[in-house]
This record gives sequence, C-alpha cells and structure tokens, in this order.
Amino acid sequence: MSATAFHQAIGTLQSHGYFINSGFQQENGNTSLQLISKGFRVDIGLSRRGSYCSRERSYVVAQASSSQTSVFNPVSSPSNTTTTDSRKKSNEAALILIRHGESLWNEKNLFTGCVDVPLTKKGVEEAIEAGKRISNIPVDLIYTSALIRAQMTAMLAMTEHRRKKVPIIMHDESEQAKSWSQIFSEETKKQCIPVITAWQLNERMYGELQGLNKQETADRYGKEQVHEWRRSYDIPPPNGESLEMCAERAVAYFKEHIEPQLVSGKNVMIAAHGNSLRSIIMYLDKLTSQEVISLELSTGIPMLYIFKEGKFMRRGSPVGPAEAGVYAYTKSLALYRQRLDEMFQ
Ligand SMILES: O=C(O)[C@@H](CO)OP(=O)(O)O
Repeated sequence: MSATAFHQAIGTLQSHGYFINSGFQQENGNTSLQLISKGFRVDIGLSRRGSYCSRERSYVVAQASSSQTSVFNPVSSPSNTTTTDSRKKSNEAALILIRHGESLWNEKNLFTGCVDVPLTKKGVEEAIEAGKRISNIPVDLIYTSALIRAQMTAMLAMTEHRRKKVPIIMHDESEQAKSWSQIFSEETKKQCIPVITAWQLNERMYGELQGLNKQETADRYGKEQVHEWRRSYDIPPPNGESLEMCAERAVAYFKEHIEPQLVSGKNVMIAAHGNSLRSIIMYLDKLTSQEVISLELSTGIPMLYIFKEGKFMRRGSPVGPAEAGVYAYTKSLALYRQRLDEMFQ
C-alpha cells in the first residue's frame, strides 16, 4: 500500500466515525496508528517501503465494520506483556474522578468558578493523599481541566503512583507546540501517561459571583437564593452557568472523548472541579435533577468507577493503598496490584 492509499484508508475510517486513539512514528520510519469507534479497534501501519508493517493488520481494515476486535486491556500493563488471551478476556476499565485539592480561594471562602487559582499547602497535601489512595489502580490516560488547581492535583497524585509512569501534558494547541513536544524514544513513551487538558472540564463559570465571599453573598441575597445558585440544576448564578449549562459541555466532552477510551479498555483518571464532576457523576449514576442538589464533593477525595459492558459501577473511594476491598472489586484490579507487588517488592 502506498502512503497515499494509507492516508486515504485513515480518511475513510474517520468518515465512518473512527478517531485516532494513538499513533506514533518509529525510529525506523514506520508509522503505526490505532483508530477506535464504539468498541471497534483498527490497527494500521505503514513501513518505509510502503506496505503494512504488521502481519495481521492489512486485513483488519477490511474487517473493521463487520467484526469486533479484541479490546486492549491495559489493566495488565505493569509488565507490558499483554497476551492475546488476556486482551480477549476483559474489556473493563477503571475510571477515577478527583476533585482538586483545596485552593487559595476555597480557603478564603470565595466563589472561584473559572478564575485560575492554585492550591494551598493543604490542597497539595490532599492531592498527595489522594495519590496514595489510588496508587495501586491502573492509570493509562489523564484528563484535567484547563485550570491549574486540577492540573496540580493530577500531577501531585501521580507522584504517589507505584507504577512510576511520568504524566506528560499534551500540547496540541498548535502544530508547532505539538511538534516541539515530541518524544523520540518508544521506550520512554511507554513509561509516560498522556495528560489531556480540556476547558470543557473547567469549573462552572460563576458569573458575577466570581471573587465574592460566599458568606457575605448569603448575608446579602439570603441563604436560600445562594443555595439555589450553588446547588440547583437549572438556575444559573447572575450571568454565570447553571449546572445544566456546565453539563452541556462537560458531559458532552466526557461522552465524546473519554467514554471511547474506557470502551477501548483504557484506565482513565479525571482531575476536575466540584460542579463539572457533579454533572459527570449525575450522568454516570443517572441522578435526577432533584437528586443532584444534595451531591457534594469534598476536595481531594478520589472516587472509583468500574466501566464494564457499557455500564458504570460506582465503587466509592479507595480508603488507602493497603485497602484490600478495592482490589477485590475486579479480577483485573487484583491482578494489576499483584503485578505491582511483584515488580516493586
Ligand atoms: O467557588 C466555586 O467555584 C465552587 C467550588 O469551590 O463553589 P461551590 O461550592 O459553590 O460549587
């Protein structure tokens, strides 16, 4: 296959709803791409000589629309020796949600919204503590908002992870940013976790409340009014976003970008905010607009979901790195943990 035909094949797959999940150029000049769509995965490769570089891959493209390929199971990734058998057995994935640690404006009790405020020292400690709780849970991909408090939380949490992979922020804002942040070692790439930042996961935009003191605002407008602005589903604060408006971008982003990764078996961590996460949890737990009113998230507490057979199962918050219960949730998590124990004993 020529390079032109290779690119045409990618275009055809994209026009059928496939998107590029991962791709890399090897040092020998070969290109390898993985495209996924609703549980189907296609791997294609182009070698310098213009033909597919993998034994099986040339026919996978033709079969893509009629057969479901096995889903890669990164749960077994500690040893990087995933066998075809273990891939076939499982298509589950872990999803970790973390609200950022305490910010300087949380400490001062100010409405923050989309103002980009960093963590306090306590927030830093909370993020590290959160990292300890999830240190035995596989993470292949991290999503954060565009705000520093969520990004700090994700990075600090990963310093505690036993797998010791390096979280790397993806810079796709321009071709130059993309090209200047390339990594040229496949081995190094395997030891990295891509961190994708998305403004859609930002805190709800709090409008004219941003920067105001929460207590003073309640004294001025009344406790009920302020509670309605803060916790109701569809009543926006003055010139700000309601939870419903926040959900329109955050849940849409989750469905379009994050869910396909879970479907393909990738274990995902999302570090975001009180309200962007409330909207996502409302979707995951199928909460009504009444039920979501009483949903409160603490800073720096990770929540674990297992995604299996198209369903999200809430598993609560891992209490500590030694908590046996969490790892008994699924065989894959237990196996992942066992492999970490073997690798790092
Ligand atoms: O100020 C904010 O941005 C949020 C989160 O801290 O406040 P609230 O508790 O009202 O959702």
